[in-house]
Amino acid sequence: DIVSDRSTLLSIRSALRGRSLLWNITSPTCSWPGVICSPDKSSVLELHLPGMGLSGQIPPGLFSNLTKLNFLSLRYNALSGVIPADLFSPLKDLKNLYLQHNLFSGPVPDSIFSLSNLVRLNLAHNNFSGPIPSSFNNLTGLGTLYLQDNGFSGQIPDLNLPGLVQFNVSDNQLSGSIPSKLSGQPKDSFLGTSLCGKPLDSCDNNNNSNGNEREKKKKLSGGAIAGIVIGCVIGLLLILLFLFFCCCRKRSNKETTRSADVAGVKEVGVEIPEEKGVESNGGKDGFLGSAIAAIGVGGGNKDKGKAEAIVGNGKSLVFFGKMNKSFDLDDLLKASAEVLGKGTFGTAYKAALESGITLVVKRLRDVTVPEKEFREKIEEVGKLNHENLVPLRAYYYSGDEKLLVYDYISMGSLSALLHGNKGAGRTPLNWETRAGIALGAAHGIAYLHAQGPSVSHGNIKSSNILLTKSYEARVSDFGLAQLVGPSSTPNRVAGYRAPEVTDPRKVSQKADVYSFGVLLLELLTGKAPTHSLMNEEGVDLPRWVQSVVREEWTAEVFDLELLRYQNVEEDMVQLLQLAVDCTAQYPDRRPSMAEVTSRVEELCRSSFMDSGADIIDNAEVQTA
Ligand SMILES: Nc1ncnc2c1ncn2[C@@H]1O[C@H](COP(=O)(O)OP(=O)(O)OP(=O)(O)O)[C@@H](O)[C@H]1O
Repeated sequence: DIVSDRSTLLSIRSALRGRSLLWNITSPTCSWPGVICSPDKSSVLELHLPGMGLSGQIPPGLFSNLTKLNFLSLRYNALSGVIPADLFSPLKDLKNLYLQHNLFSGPVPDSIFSLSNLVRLNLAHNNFSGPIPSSFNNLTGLGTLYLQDNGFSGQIPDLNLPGLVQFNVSDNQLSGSIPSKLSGQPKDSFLGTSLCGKPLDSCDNNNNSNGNEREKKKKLSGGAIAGIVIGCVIGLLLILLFLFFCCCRKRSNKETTRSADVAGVKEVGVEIPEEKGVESNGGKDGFLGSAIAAIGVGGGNKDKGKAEAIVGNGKSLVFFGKMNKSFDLDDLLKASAEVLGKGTFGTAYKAALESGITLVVKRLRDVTVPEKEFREKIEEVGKLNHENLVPLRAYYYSGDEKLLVYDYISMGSLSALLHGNKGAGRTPLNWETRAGIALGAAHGIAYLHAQGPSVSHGNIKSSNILLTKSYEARVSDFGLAQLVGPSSTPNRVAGYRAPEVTDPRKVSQKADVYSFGVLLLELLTGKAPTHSLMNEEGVDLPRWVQSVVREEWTAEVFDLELLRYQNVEEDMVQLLQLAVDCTAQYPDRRPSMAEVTSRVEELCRSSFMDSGADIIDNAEVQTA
C-alpha cells in the first residue's frame, strides 16, 4: 500500500544522494516529482529519476515494498558498484527498466531474470562485465535489450526472444559468431566488438583475412625498409626542387614590380582580412562579389568581371518598405562575406558592409518561376511587416543571379542553440526562454496566416527561427517555398513535414501548424526531429512523443535541462498537449495558428506570473 511504498521511497531518498532529496515530506507521496501512482493513489506504479545526480551504491532490498512498480528509470545518474543480486526480485510487475548511463559494474544481477513481464531493458553505457547470461531467455516478452558500451566478454549466447525488436551489444569485448536469430539486427548493434557472421563479415573471411594479413606483415617487413629509404631520397629531391623554384619566382617578381613602378602604375585595393568560412575565389579575399562570382564562373580574373557585370548591367537592388537606401549593390558586393550555411533555397552569406551595417544575403538557386511571377511573389513577401518576422530588405533579379537581402539576426538559429554546442560552458535554455520563443514564433506564423487563407510559410523548422540578443524569435524564409523547384528540398525538412504534404511548394496552413507542433516538441524534448529516425524507438518525433504520453510516462519526454526547473511541470505538460494536438495526423483535427497562439499566450502568462521557475542549484539540494 501507499504507506509502505512511501517508507520505501524515503529509504531510497536517504540511501541515494541527489536531487530526489527535494521530495517534500509534508506533501502527499503521489505529488513527489518522478513518482506516479495508481489512479486511486493506493500504490506507486512508476518511479522516474533520470539525471537526478544520484550517486553511490544501491543497498540490498532497497525496492522491497514497491511491488506494484511497472516502470523504473534511474538513467543518466552516477550510481556505481555491483547491483545486489536480489534487488529487483520484489518488482514482479516491472515492464520497463532503464539503468543506462551509470557506473554500475559486475555481472547483470540475477533478479533481473525473474522479471517475467519485462519489455524494455536498457543497461547500456555502464561497466557491467562477465559473459552475457543465457538467462535472458527467461524474459520471453522482451522487446528491447540494450547492453552497448559495457565490459561484457565472451560469446553471445543463443538468444531465443521472439519479440525482440531492438538489440545492441556494440562496444563490448565480445567475440565469436553472432547467433543466427540475431542476424537480422542492424550492423551497428555489433560494432566495436570482435564478433563475426551476419550482419557483419562472415567468420571464414575473418579468419582468412587475419591469417593473410599476418603473412603479409611478415613478408613486407624487408620491402618496407627499402621503400622508406627510397621515399626519403625522393622527398629530399622534391624539397630541393621546390626551393629552387621559389628562388626563381621571387627574382622574377622583383623585376616585374620594378618595371610597373617605372611605368607609374599603382594598383588600388582594400585589404580585408580573410574570414573563416568565406567561399571566395581560391581564398584570396572575402568579398561577397568575389564569393558569388567564384561560384558562378569558377575563378581567376573572371571573378571581378562577373561582379562588375552584375552591377553594370543596368539592374539594381529593389528595396522594400521604409528601408532607406543606405547601400547599393556595389556596396553589397564589396562587403566582406562569410558563408552561414547552405539551405533549401541556396547559400546564405553574412555580409559586413564598409559602412558598418551587417546583412544576410541569400543567393537563390533553382528558381523555377518566370521573372514576372518571381517579382510579384517577392513583392508580396517584401510587404510583410511584423516584429516576429525577419524583414526582407531588398532583392536583386537577373537571369543568372537572384539575391535576397535580410537583416542579420545576431544570435543565430534556434536549431544551433538547442543542438549546437552541448559542451561545457553552454548556457542551458530555461523554460521561460523556450516558452517565449514558442510564443514569438507562433505570433509570426499566425500573422502570415492572417494575410489570407492561401498564405502559408511552407518551411517551418528550428533553423528558420532566428533569435535576437534578447532571445526574441524572428521567423525567416517565409514565401520562398513557392519560388524554387522541389528537387532542391533536402531531407532535413522531412522531420517537420505533415504527412499529407506531397509537393513542398504546396504547403497548407494546417501543414504549417503540424511543422510548428514538431518545433514545439523539439523545444520540449531537446531532440532534433531530423535525427529522430535514429532514436530508440526508430519513429519520428511526434509518434515517439505520442506513444510515450499514451503510456503515461510523460516525464520521460522532457529535455533533461528542463527538469532542473521547479513549478513549471504543469505548463510544460500543457505545451506538450498543444504540440500533440498540432501534430494530429488529419489536418482538420489540428488547431488553427490563431488558436495555437492564444493557447501559448495563456500558458506563458501563467508561467511568467509564477516566478518559481528558478534553477535548483546544488546548495539548495544539500540543504533541503
Ligand atoms: N537573417 C539571418 N540572420 C542570421 N542568421 C541567418 C539568417 N538567415 C539565415 N541564417 C542562418 O544561416 C544558415 C543558412 O540559412 P538558410 O536559411 O540558407 O538555410 P537553412 O535554414 O539551414 O535551411 P532552409 O533553406 O531550408 O531554410 C542557417 O544556420 C540560418 O540559421
